[in-house]
Amino acid sequence: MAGNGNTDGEFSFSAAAARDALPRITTEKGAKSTTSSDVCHDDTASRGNFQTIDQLHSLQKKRSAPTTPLKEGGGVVMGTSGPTTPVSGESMLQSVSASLASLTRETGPKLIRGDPTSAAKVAHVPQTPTSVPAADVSDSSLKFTHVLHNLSPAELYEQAIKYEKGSFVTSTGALATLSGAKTGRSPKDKRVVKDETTASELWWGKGSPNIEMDEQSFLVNRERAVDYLNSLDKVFVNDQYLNWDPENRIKVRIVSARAYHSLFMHNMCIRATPEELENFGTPDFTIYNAGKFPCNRFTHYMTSSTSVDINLGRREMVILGTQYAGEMKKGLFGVMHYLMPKRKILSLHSGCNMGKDGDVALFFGLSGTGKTTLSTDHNRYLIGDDEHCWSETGVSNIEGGCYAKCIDLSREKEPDIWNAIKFGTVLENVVFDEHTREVDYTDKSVTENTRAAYPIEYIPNSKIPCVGPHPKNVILLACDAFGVLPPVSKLDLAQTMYHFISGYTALVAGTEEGVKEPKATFSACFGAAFIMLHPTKYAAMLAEKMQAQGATGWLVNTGWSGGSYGSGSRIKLAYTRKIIDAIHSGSLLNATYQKTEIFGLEIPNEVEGVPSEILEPMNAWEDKVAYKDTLLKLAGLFRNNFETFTSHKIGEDGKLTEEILAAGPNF
Ligand SMILES: Nc1ncnc2c1ncn2[C@@H]1O[C@H](COP(=O)(O)OP(=O)(O)O)[C@@H](O)[C@H]1O
Ligand SMILES: C=C(OP(=O)(O)O)C(=O)O
Ligand SMILES: [Ca+2]
Ligand SMILES: [Mn+2]
Repeated sequence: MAGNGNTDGEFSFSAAAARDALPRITTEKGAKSTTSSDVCHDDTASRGNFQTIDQLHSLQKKRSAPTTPLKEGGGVVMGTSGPTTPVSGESMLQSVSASLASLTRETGPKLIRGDPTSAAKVAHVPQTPTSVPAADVSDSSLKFTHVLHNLSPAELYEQAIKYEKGSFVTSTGALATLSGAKTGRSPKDKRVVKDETTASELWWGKGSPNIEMDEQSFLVNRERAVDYLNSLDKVFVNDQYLNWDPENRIKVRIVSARAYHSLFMHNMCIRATPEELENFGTPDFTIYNAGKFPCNRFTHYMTSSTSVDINLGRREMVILGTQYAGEMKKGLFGVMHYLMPKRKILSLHSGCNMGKDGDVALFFGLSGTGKTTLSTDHNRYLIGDDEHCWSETGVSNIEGGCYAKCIDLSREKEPDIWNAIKFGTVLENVVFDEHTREVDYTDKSVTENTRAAYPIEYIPNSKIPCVGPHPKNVILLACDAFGVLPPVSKLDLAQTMYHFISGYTALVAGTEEGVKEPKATFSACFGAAFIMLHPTKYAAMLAEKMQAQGATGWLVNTGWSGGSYGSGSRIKLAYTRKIIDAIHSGSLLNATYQKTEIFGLEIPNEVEGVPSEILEPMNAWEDKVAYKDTLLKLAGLFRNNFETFTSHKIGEDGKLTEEILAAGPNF
């Protein structure tokens, strides 16, 4: 409150105010504390228009833009008889009612805008006589479901904190949440509907992430999710966009049970302006996220209580039995991997940034290899950290936010990500001090996969709109826990394709359970879990685009050096950044190179700011015999993995295919 010395002249305490007398308040315009009279002025004149405490409270919340929810007087009921009160937002309720309609009963649910706890609003909802025959009347058709449509982050915070156990505000203002039993994705529980179209279009069988389900089983799961959502007092609905390329933008609707999920998608998808929302219309794709509500093991194709089901024909996705929010964003990514190639646009599991001079780099890599960390670069514009499209005109981010791993996050090493963890950011599964609410980023008690989801504009040098010209550098990231791949090598086109199709990394899982062997993972296109078509389809498009644009491929090992996990150590992030800097600046392109044995990789003799002795991995190993054994072991794993792809042609002529096969390890 204003005290002595307030020079605004609005309120001031009398300078003469003594301890034995209450300070006098003056509201005279321009009154100076030193010159104010000793008369106590009543402030009735400047008071707002309220006579009671309730009226005062009603003033606290200002009416917002037409599309903002939780508007007073929005008591519209949607159901069997349609809307009764024509107000703005009516078409939204109609549209959501259609989304949530049961496929086995005649009616859509009765929907009301707003929070069920604001009793007054519910009481004033006009009752609508139902036109459904008496036999069809059920308890579910009598109840209302409140729709919390595109709530703001502040409203979602309040919902989460009031109603979702495990929701807290951290010391920097982020919303800490728990994702429940699942703290990562469940790829084994992913199902894709196999119908006439998808049977021939998609990649099925060995190595494919697409495990089939039939339409009927999908509908059973869909109904299960819809019934669960309609049984709740309230559901959250997000209407948003995917893809910053305006010509290839996709409208998505996410229906979920938790404020945490709604805020997560608010951050991760592209946020619509009020005008866009007004004319949103029918979504192109809808997610029904029933979260903790499980699937039914008696349903055909179900092998656990979790199911993530994609139906491309119906343009729908159903989530049952997992609350891990990443399922939603990565599920939609899968959809883009189907829709975009149909339009001759390549979808990429990569980060992307751009230099001051407009040079664009892509960062491919499996989870935990550094896409988010390295694309977030203080000296470059961030286009996106995880999902992109490469079209005839250049690159575009699919998302509106970033999803950073935050285990061992430090302010010094990753200042931009650190500073993005503030009000509005969802912090998943982190541990914090119960009193100060300060997060301990080293704590793995809940999971190693702690995450922060924030809107991309929380990164100061993000490029909005998130689009850029054609890439100049294509960087393949591999976290090689065997420690035999060079920190950086320059690839020719065939090698780039070989490593893109292989999609290698070797993270060490469960480090807390003692020393474990590194485990090689091969995931085609550095994202097999999300691709829909055969990997060679994406690879052919990448080859064609890289060739046309003259882009250079690079392989960067963000993993171990001087030995495998256990004896060597992870390459310092600072060194990897120097390597990436040299790629961006063009200086590495002009360095002198030597070729490694077995993998035939071109490695530079020097990189500014990086000790030269680590550039050739063998030099960094003390035990040269162990190095050679490990190198051969990894080469064997690469060769075995690639066998599935040897019979597939890439591009028009078979020539590149042969070159790609020859670009693998030679021993
Ligand atoms: N040399 C390095 N290069 C990149 N990341 C590193 C390196 N050393 C350690 N890290 C850590 O590895 C993790 C990479 O994760 P992230 O960037 O989120 O991967 P992705 O986005 O590909 O899933 C981060 O926690 C980062 O701090
Ligand atoms: C969210 C994910 O992405 P990434 O680890 O690649 O950042 C994921 O794979 O679930
Ligand atoms: Ca990431
Ligand atoms: Mn990713």
